Amino acid sequence: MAEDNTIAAISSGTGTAAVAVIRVSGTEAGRAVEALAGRLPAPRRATLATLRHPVSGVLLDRALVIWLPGPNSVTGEDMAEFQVHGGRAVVAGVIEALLALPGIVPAERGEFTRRAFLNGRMDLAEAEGLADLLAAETEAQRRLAFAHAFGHLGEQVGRWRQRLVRAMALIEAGIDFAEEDDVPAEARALARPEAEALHAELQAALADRRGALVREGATIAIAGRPNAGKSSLLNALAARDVAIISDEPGTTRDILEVGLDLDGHKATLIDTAGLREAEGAVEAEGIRRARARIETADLVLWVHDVTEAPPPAARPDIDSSAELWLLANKVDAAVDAFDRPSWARRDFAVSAKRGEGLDVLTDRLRDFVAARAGGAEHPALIRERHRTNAAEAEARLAVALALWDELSDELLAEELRLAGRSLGRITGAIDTDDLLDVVFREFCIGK
Ligand SMILES: Nc1nc2c(ncn2[C@@H]2O[C@H](COP(=O)(O)OP(=O)(O)OP(=O)(O)O)[C@@H](O)[C@H]2O)c(=O)[nH]1
Ligand SMILES: [K+]
Ligand SMILES: [Mg+2]
Repeated sequence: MAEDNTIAAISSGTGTAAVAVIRVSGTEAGRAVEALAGRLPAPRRATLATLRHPVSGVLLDRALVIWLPGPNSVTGEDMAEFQVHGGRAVVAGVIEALLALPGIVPAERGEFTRRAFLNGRMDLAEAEGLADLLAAETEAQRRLAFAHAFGHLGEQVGRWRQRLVRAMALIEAGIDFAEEDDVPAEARALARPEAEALHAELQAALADRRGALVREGATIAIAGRPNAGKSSLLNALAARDVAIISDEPGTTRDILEVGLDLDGHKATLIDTAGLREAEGAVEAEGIRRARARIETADLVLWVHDVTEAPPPAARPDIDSSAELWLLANKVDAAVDAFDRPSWARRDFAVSAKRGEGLDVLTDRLRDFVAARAGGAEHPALIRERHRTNAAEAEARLAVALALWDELSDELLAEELRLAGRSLGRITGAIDTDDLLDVVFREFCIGK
C-alpha cells in the first residue's frame, strides 16, 4: 500500500543532544539522500556524508546517513535515516532542506507507525505496544510494553482464532457437504468443545485485570477519620510536601494524587478527605469525592489515630471491595497493644510524623502491587479497546453455546464468524481465507 507523500521528521525528540535522528519514509526517500548527500550509499550501512541544501548548496552538517530500501524497513517503504549533530539549528536546517524537495512533507504524529501497520509490518496491538514502550516509566511497564510491541497479543489472538476457525470449519463442512456420506454427522458436536474452550479462555483473559494495573498503576487510597494523619502519611510515603497538614479536622477536601515507583511497579497514592458527618457544603463535597475514589481503589489504607481510641472493631463504613489494611498511626504518642480487627487484612503500627513502620509498609505495598501485576505470562488484554473486542467475541460465543442445538448450521457458523471478526479487530486484521484451508487440511473431505 503506497502512500502518496514521503514523510520526514526528527525521531529522536526535541531539544539539544549530541546526536539527532531524522527519518524519511516513502518513495522519495532515496532521492532525498541523493539530493542532500550527493549520492546513495550502500543499503543498510551507516555512511559518513557531507549534507548540503539541495537548492542553495549551503553546507548543513557532516552526518551518518543510512539508506534503508523497502520493503524490509520499519515502515515497509523506502526509508532514510540521517544521524546529524543534535543542535536545534542543524536539525531545523536538515528538515527544511528535506521539505524543500518535491513530494516530501512533515510526518504527522505516529505516521511512521501507521504506515508500518498499513504495510503489514506490524499489527494494531503491536503498534499500541510500541506506544506503551515509548511511554513506559517503570520496569514492569517496560516489560509488558515490550511483549506487546513484539507480538504477544497477536499470537494470543491467533490461537483464539484458530479455535474458531476449526469450529467453523467443522460446521461449514456440515453445510457444504450435507449430501455427502463421508462427512461425519457429528461435525457440530466436534465443534462444540473448541467453542467452549475458547469461551472459557476469553472469560479468563477478560477477568485478568493486570494489564490496567501495570499500565495505569495500582490505586492505593488513604482513608480514615479527620485528623487521623492521612495527609501526613501521603507526604511521608511520597517523601514530598504534597498535602497540607494541620491539627484542624477537615483540612483535606480535594483528592490529592502522587505517583509512586515501588521497585519498578507504578502506583498512585491518593489522599482523601476525612470521613465524618460533614460540617459544611464544601466538606460534604470533599467527602463525596473521597468515597467515590475509595470505591474504585485497588487497596485502601485505613489510617486510625491510636491516641484517640483502639482501632474500631466494626468495619469502617466504606463502599469498596478492595483489601483494607489498618494503619495504627501516631504510635510515637501512644503504644497500647491492640488486636487486629477482623476487617483488616493486615495491620501496621506507624508514625506518619516520625517515619516509624513506614519501611515495612512500603515493602508490603510493593509486594501487593507486584503480586497483582505479576505472573508467569504477560496479560493479553491490556487496553479498553482489546477488552471491548474480546468481550464482543465472548458474548457471541455465549449466545452460540446457549443456542447450540437450536440454531441452524448457517446461523451457528455466522455467530462464530462474527466472534472471529471481533477478535480480528484486536489486531486490525480480519482475514477469512484461512477458513477453507483448514477444512481441507483437518477434515479430509475430498476423499
Ligand atoms: N504525634 C503524631 N502526630 C501526628 C502523626 N501523624 C499526624 N499527626 C498529626 O495529626 C494532625 C492531623 O494530621 P493530618 O495529616 O492533617 O491528618 P489528616 O488525616 O490528613 O486530616 P484531615 O485532612 O483533616 O482529615 C496533625 O497535627 C499532624 O501533625 C503521627 O504519626 N504522630
Ligand atoms: K487535619
Ligand atoms: Mg488531610
